[in-house]
Amino acid sequence: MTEILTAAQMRAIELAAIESGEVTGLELMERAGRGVVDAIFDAWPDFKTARGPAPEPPKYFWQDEDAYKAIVLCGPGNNGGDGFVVARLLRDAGWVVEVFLYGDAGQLPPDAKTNYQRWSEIGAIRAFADISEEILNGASLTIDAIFGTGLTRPLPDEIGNVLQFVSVQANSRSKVRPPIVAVDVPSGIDADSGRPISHSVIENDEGYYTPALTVTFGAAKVGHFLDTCTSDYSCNSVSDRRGPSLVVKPIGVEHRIEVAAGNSRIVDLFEPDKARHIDLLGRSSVGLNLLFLSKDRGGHKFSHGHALVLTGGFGKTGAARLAARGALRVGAGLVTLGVPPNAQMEVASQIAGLMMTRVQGGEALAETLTDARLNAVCVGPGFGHERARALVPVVLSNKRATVLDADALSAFANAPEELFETLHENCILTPHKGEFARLFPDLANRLAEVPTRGPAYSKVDATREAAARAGCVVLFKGPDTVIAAPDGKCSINSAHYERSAPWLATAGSGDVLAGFITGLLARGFSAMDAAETGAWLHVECAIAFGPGLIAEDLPEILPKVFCELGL
Ligand SMILES: NC(=O)C1=CN([C@@H]2O[C@H](COP(=O)(O)OP(=O)(O)OC[C@H]3O[C@@H](n4cnc5c(N)ncnc54)[C@H](O)[C@@H]3O)[C@@H](O)[C@H]2O)[C@@H](O)CC1
Ligand SMILES: Nc1ncnc2c1ncn2[C@@H]1O[C@H](COP(=O)(O)OP(=O)(O)O)[C@@H](O)[C@H]1O
Ligand SMILES: [K+]
Repeated sequence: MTEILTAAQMRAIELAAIESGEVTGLELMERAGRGVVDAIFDAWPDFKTARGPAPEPPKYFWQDEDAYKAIVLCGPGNNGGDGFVVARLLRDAGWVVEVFLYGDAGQLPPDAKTNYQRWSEIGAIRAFADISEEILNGASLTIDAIFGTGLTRPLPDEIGNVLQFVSVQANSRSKVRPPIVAVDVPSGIDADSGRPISHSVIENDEGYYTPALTVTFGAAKVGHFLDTCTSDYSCNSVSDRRGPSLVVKPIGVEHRIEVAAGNSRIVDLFEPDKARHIDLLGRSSVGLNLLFLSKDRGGHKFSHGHALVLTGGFGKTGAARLAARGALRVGAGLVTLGVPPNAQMEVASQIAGLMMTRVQGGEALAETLTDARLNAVCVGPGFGHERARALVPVVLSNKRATVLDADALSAFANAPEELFETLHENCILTPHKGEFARLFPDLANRLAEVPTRGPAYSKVDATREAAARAGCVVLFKGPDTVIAAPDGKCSINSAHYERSAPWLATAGSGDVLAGFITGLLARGFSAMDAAETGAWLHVECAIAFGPGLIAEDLPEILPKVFCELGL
């Protein structure tokens, strides 16, 4: 897992590094600017072959029109300071650079002012009011260094209009489109929640302003993986095929991030109410207990657990069968489908490797659960509300490790408290957005409000509150799946940037996820570990399969994923 930081945490780390004397703010800014330029050249190698270092005027040996041109948009804080560094370094690399400043140069913070002055000695700085369509159109790149982690309020129209123009231009399929590179965070987006503080201004037909490349420093920010910060865009650039990229550039404070993350005594570096960490389940599986996915050589099927997946009635068993297949593939020793009599024929003809038992009502279920070897239960996929209202309490009173999905959640929309009272710490709720809103309407409403101030209420905040209220792990699905435990432990399973998995948006993929998690519970994973590992594997399966994925493919590609993990 990788540490991701809130804006307040990043500020505290940076401040501690400066106060200790190990680095100056100016040096950090230089490293940040250098990181942006390096990332640009990595993303677009052609840009690197500008025509050598800029010669001193007036002896240009190439015409300006042959050189690459960057528009650098600088804001009134240190993000703008980074922009001046980027402008200088691009110019050193032979680019023509036009710099625009929003705000009063006299009010810039000290390091930004120093870099403003350095740039002033070699280039012009104009006001945002001078930006025209013609200027923006002629660029190879637009650098957005307007606001970073310091954004606190809605964008002024002057900025919003420019961003709207460059984003519409970058999203347009019919024009020459200079890609946008965001310094640290796309301006207008809150670094903690990934949500736009200025909602209306930068909205356009094709979504929010999404840069081709975002370059951030030290560690990614939480908001990079949430909400609109991760929305897709189309751009006729190198990034076209691979979607938007996020690059984290080291600036020499990484050891502090590691120490702060790993040592609770240093946690007061972070704001007290933000002290709890958020982990990122990203491309690397570091930190996940994947070793436990191996099966010990001497084991037998019962030593890997026995999962019970309850199905709905006739014609409604497909979802539970998908979940059961997922549980089996992820390594549960045995998986039994609990089927009402009217669906027995349907299920019997369509399962291989799975077992079946008859479960009509609460009594039959209680009887089934007297078998202590059934150590994990999945309830909800294709289940029906009535059956859920009758059977969920029985499942929960038997205190098995339990995944509640789909109808097992929606059935309690009118009485969520009734459900919460019976949940226990070995439960996992796996709602998508609609199911989340049914169980936690107040939290969903808060999340739906347009934020007018930063830091904004985020999906991380909502999921943590939900887990605390429910008293169990909550896995809030989406491209930005957030998993939280009642004690505040939290992670984001990212399906973005190099890990994007849009083909997961297919009917039944959530059922397979519920099955993966149930299988892991059966194998003895704790609720949080099972949720994190299951969600991580789910995205890995989608990536391994690629386009054309349907839910049935997910369990079947799991052996390949396991194989690549070296199990
Ligand atoms: N934290 C770090 O480790 C580093 C930070 N650096 C840069 O510094 C940035 C943070 O700098 P700052 O804290 O100065 O913040 P910003 O540069 O993001 O912006 C803060 C300034 O903008 C104003 N402001 C905020 N929202 C506004 C709005 N909607 N309209 C008008 N004005 C608004 C604030 O009052 C303040 O003056 C980072 O994003 C990063 O780019 C880098 O220079 C080096 C390392
Ligand atoms: N665009 C996307 N990118 C990555 N994962 C996605 C995307 N859309 C949905 N998912 C994932 O796919 C699954 C869909 O689950 P769910 O909404 O319950 O669908 P269903 O009920 O059809 O199974 C969830 O795990 C969700 O996180
Ligand atoms: K920015």
